[in-house]
Amino acid sequence: MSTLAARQLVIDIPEREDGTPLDFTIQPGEIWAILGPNGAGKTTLLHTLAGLKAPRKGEVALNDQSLNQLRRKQIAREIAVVFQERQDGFPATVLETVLIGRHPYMAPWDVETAEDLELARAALERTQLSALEDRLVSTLSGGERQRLALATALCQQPAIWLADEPGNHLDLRHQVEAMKLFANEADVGRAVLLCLHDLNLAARWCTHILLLYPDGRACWGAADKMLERSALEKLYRQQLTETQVDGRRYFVPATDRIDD
Ligand SMILES: Nc1ncnc2c1ncn2[C@@H]1O[C@H](COP(=O)(O)OP(=O)(O)OP(=O)(O)O)[C@@H](O)[C@H]1O
Repeated sequence: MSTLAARQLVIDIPEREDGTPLDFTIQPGEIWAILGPNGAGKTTLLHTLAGLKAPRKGEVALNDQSLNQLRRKQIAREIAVVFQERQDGFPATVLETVLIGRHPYMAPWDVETAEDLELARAALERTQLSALEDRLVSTLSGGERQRLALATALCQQPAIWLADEPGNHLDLRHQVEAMKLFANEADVGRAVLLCLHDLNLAARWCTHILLLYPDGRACWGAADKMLERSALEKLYRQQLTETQVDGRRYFVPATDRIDD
């Protein structure tokens, strides 16, 4: 069980005012969504929380310890990052790729154990990729690659998930499967933070929401309080229609845009 905290954190976006210093803790069992328009800084925030990008001010703490004091391998045993885009390195199969998730637990010249293989195969099964384990990654479809990224993170057995647009390239069913995977992870005490463009996935699955504005202002809190139509309309500068299905709120874009 681990926590990840932003402490008076200002992310470093060139030529932008500091905005609102971010101060929150993601607890085990919580699923946070970062929502905001293109360019608001969602990816920059996710990379900063992962320790991959230095903040302008403040710090990120993993279990109350500043990320600056931790070695990358220690961080990688706790935090998995699913990137928005990825490039093929050298030619590798699906199984070889998912096994990369075990690297934080291995010494440089170690080979994977039978247990590592078992974890890798379980991750492939959970992302419906078992049949593709011998395929070269370069031959996969966009959605299959996205599921492979989720499988690799799963194989890492992280306490904290940071995933940037995890629904990218996924069809509707696989989007739901991915959100169920995060919900299962949260149920067993993992903490999850997702950058999302889909308000309805956030409304359906997330416990907490952080709204990030392009000028650096931000607010955050429990999902039911943050998902207010007027606040979301201001965030996206887009009119929304709110509806309810099975007692849950959903948002659909109306035809009008909110002009400056
Ligand atoms: N190296 C850089 N130099 C200048 N500006 C940068 C640099 N890196 C990022 N930015 C800018 O920082 C802002 C935030 O980018 P970021 O990718 O974090 O946004 P985002 O909210 O994830 O956007 P999207 O929804 O389009 O993925 C953007 O305006 C981007 O152009």
